Amino acid sequence: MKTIDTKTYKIHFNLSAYKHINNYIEDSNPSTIFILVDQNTHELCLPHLLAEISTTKTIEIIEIEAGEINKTIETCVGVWNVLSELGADRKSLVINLGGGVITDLGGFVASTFKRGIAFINIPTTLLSMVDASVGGKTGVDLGTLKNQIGVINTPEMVIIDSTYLKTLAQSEMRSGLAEMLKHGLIQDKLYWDKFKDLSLLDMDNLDELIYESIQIKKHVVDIDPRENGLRKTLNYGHTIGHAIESYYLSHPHKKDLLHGEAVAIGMILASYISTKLSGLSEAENTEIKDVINSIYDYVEINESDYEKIIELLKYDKKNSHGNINFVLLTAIGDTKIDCLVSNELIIEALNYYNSSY
Ligand SMILES: O=C(O)C(=O)C[C@@H](O)[C@H](O)[C@H](O)COP(=O)(O)O
Repeated sequence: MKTIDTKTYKIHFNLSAYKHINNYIEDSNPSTIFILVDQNTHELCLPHLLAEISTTKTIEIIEIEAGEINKTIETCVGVWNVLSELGADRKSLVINLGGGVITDLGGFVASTFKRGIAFINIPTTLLSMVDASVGGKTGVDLGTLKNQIGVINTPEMVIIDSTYLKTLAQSEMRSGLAEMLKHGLIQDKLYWDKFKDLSLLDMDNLDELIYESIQIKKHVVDIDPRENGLRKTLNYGHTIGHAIESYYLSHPHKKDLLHGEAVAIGMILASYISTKLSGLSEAENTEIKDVINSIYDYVEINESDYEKIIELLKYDKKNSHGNINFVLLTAIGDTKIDCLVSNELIIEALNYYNSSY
């Protein structure tokens, strides 16, 4: 039985983890349990969870629409209203059962309802397991601008049960993989090396890879929970990645781009920029580009879109005093934060990405 102890809560792994929820419910005696789902996790994941939870307490199910486009304050208002109508009080418990949208939004809803009620995250996507559900970032998008509204607040516990991944689309698995690659790139070359040849990757070992990925994230967040320094490195590839993701969210006729797919492009761009500004070697840059390109489909970014994507960088949450602060690599496994990058170099990097296939 595996558990990771963060400074403020525990992350329990696999089927035996549910006993911790059951113990928690017995000890904390919540007035009502609310399980937040979307239509997918309602159908595919909730039956599994309900079979594992043993309680005589009332359980209410709240369903929201799936998809990043619904990670908005309007959806929160809907959930707050349902909580209120169903008589939720400060002793209620919210269990977030879903991907990053559910754990981000559900964590935010719980953290702000009546100034904060308890929540537990049960991530059902790879991305949410290795990244979104861990670390306490909760929140929603402002229109299509990523995660502009939110609070950092930790769950009571996180349950990682890879059984949920059996129903997950390959594109969603790839999306989560991007954050695992990122963890290797920013902290742990040996972990990155495991992904260098995907044909050698043992998917039977996925639980271990997830565990190691969460260990890396936990290590960073424990040192810098409020993102004053080291935690910024978890945003590697996200500065332009978020801008690209926002741009595609606001242009739904373009390709449907998942968060990890946008971050994968962002990591290629940031690595290229790292060769110019922070000493990443050409060889490591090529390695990063080749590994990422071997996993993700090429997404054409038109030259006519460059300016609008660059414009979106001004909403990045790492910005300060009018500066856009990039995270760059000095080598695989080592980073430099708060790097200023000219628009010309960003355009050069976008051209590099477009010609890299
Ligand atoms: O936990 C963090 O810190 C991260 O930056 C992890 C990111 O991978 C994650 O996508 C996060 O939700 C983005 O955070 P944001 O603060 O840039 O919105």
